[in-house]
Amino acid sequence: MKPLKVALLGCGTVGSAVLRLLEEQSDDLAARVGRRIEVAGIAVRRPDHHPGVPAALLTTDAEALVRRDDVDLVVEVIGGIEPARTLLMAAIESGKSVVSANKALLAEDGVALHAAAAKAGVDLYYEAAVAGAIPLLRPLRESLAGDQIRRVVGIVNGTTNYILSRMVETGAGFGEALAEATDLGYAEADPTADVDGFDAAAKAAILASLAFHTPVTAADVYREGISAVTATDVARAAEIGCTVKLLAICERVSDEEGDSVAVRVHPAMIPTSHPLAAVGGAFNAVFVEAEAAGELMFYGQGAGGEPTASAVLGDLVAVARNRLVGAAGQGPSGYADLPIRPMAETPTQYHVSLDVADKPGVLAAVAQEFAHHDVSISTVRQNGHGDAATLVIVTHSAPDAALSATVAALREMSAVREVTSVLRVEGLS
Ligand SMILES: NC(=O)C1=CN([C@@H]2O[C@H](COP(=O)(O)OP(=O)(O)OC[C@H]3O[C@@H](n4cnc5c(N)ncnc54)[C@H](O)[C@@H]3O)[C@@H](O)[C@H]2O)C=CC1
Ligand SMILES: N[C@@H](CC=O)C(=O)O
Ligand code: NA
Repeated sequence: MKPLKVALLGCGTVGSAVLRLLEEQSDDLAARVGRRIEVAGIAVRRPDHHPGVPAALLTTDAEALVRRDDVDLVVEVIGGIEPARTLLMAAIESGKSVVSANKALLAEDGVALHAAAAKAGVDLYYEAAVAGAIPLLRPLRESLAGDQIRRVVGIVNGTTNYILSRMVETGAGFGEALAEATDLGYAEADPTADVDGFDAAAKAAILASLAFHTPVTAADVYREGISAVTATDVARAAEIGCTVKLLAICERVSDEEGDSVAVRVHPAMIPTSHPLAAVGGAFNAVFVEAEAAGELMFYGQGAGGEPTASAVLGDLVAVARNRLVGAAGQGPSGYADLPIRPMAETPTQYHVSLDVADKPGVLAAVAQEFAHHDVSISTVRQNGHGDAATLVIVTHSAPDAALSATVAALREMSAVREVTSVLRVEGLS
């Protein structure tokens, strides 16, 4: 029987792991698929940088490779928008099913790519694009397709979770921890995508699209990264029994104005008793809250060559099986077109720490500023006296715009020497 031929686009951290596992597990994969899977060619930028790879397989002409008649399936692990988009479109239009790990592209152009795949009758699978090895997209798209998902919240970026874990656990500096994450193969080619939250925002957009059956792009996601998280934030979090995590939060909001979707990525203090607080290193974890199913938690390795390659190969087996029966799997059902709720209107909770003058009336004046913005205070604590006096305030939930306006006003108060820490809080009752 003729083998199924795969074009591999990119041979970096993930691509080289995919290639290795394809070789090591070729007999098992053949048994599971019902046909051998062989690599037809590997598109790379610099053939001389891949000494262990058979030279005959290497090419710098990725587009010619995807269009070759003997290629049945395409695996894209180049990353970025272009040339990945052009290559995926070329593959789809020439009738080839595609497996990709490219969240940046799927979060920007997923609708067009899915439309092209549906038109061509081929598969577009990308389990590796969100939360690495963790089976998450297929459960959302298939297993939970009969339920109503209300909320998806999790840690979806391994690099920033690794950095925050190292800062909290060992006091490592930001730069040192980022260098380690890069060496371990967790970071994006440009690690600012991780640090500034772009990678998590792309993943959040993909999760929200699948969970709520509505198109959401990365541009719809409110985004803050971890570069502004300070040692003071980490210390203040510990004082109230919390730790700091970069969270992706996708919510379907139903109110008198109808249904909408709120999607945000930002650092937050979460209680150390919260299951997400225990997620360390490059691990990811995602909670899904569905009406009938209740709470589900998905946990595992969110980054790294081999874990990501596991998800790529799982997709490859699925699309290969579909190809052999002459069918394409069901794509996402994006039938709803829900508006995006602006971050300003999204209810959040803040932790604010202030250095203040320790004199009569200061606490009242600070409390007055919160009241003026219609923000209710949950707890207030004073640490120290005199020049060392610090006020630590945790609010109740309020529209994010009211909370940020309160902080801006506090910064202008003469009694407030410095606003030393401001972070949102999640999961604190
Ligand atoms: N590293 C990880 O832990 C994970 C990565 N991903 C995604 O997987 C994809 C690949 O990531 P990595 O392997 O980490 O990146 P990488 O930077 O290690 O590898 C990408 C490879 O593609 C090559 N390349 C770039 N442009 C090319 C072109 N025009 N033609 C041929 N080759 C080209 C680069 O030279 C490089 O070797 C990205 O979309 C990334 O977001 C997804 C989940 C986890
Ligand atoms: N850079 C990403 C890789 C996986 O998606 C991360 O750190 O999570
Ligand atoms: Na995954």
